[in-house]
Amino acid sequence: MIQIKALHIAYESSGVRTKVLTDINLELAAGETCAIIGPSGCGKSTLLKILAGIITCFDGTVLINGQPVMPEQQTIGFIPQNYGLLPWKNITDNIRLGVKIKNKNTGDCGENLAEMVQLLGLGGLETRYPGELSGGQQQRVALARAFLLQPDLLLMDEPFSALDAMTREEIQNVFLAVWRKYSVSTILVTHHVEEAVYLGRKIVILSAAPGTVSKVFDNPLFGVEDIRNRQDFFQLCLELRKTIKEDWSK
Ligand SMILES: Nc1ncnc2c1ncn2[C@@H]1O[C@H](COP(=O)(O)OP(=O)(O)OP(=O)(O)O)[C@@H](O)[C@H]1O
Repeated sequence: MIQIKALHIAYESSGVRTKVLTDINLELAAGETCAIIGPSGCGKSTLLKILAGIITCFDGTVLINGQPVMPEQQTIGFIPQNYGLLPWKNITDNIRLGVKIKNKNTGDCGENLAEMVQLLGLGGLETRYPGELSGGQQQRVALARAFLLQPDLLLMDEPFSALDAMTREEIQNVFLAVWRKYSVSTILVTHHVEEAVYLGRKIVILSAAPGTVSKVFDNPLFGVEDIRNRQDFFQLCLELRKTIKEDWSK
């Protein structure tokens, strides 16, 4: 379970202190997905960096399975916007990099790695380098690396934003298929309402800066078969868009 209580953070730059997130309260049950939508600059990436243990200077409480964020003791997967692949390592080495760093071992993940390669449709690409892959394939590699870690928490910062619409849908399906298999607690930041409704069991709307939680929806359509072709999917997206417009224009 992920618990965020009374989280506040401000950045100081040139002697000026600017509030970025204020009084964030949020809970995510183990194995759930949560999509976060918020206007540019409201602190979404900052929130992910706090959950990843990259930013440690904040007020409030952030707990992963009852413990404060401690990346050495917990396993936290983080997929940045640019996928975070190392261009000089081939696909196999990129996929096992996370496990190698985490376990400080040789990263020999044997069967698990082979299974992940198959699950993510990367068979035949193992010896290529990231620069020899399409954006969608690179995203699959980033997902394979994150899921191979079997993290306590997976964080994704606008993971599919650089992909064209069709590839994005395809990778979203791949993500859900792998997520179903491993049930990893996942928080993703997105600017796309449809993506939030497709991938988030919980949908959180943050207000304009300083960001705070303005609404939390339990998504009734999460995981529903053929959701994208349903009338109620369009209806929910419309309602969310309306709520967001009203909220962000306050
Ligand atoms: N290291 C830093 N020092 C000072 N200010 C920062 C720092 N990092 C981010 N900020 C500021 O904090 C605010 C929130 O940034 P953040 O990247 O978390 O927003 P965001 O919601 O992810 O934005 P976007 O949707 O545009 O990616 C912004 O105004 C940004 O300029």
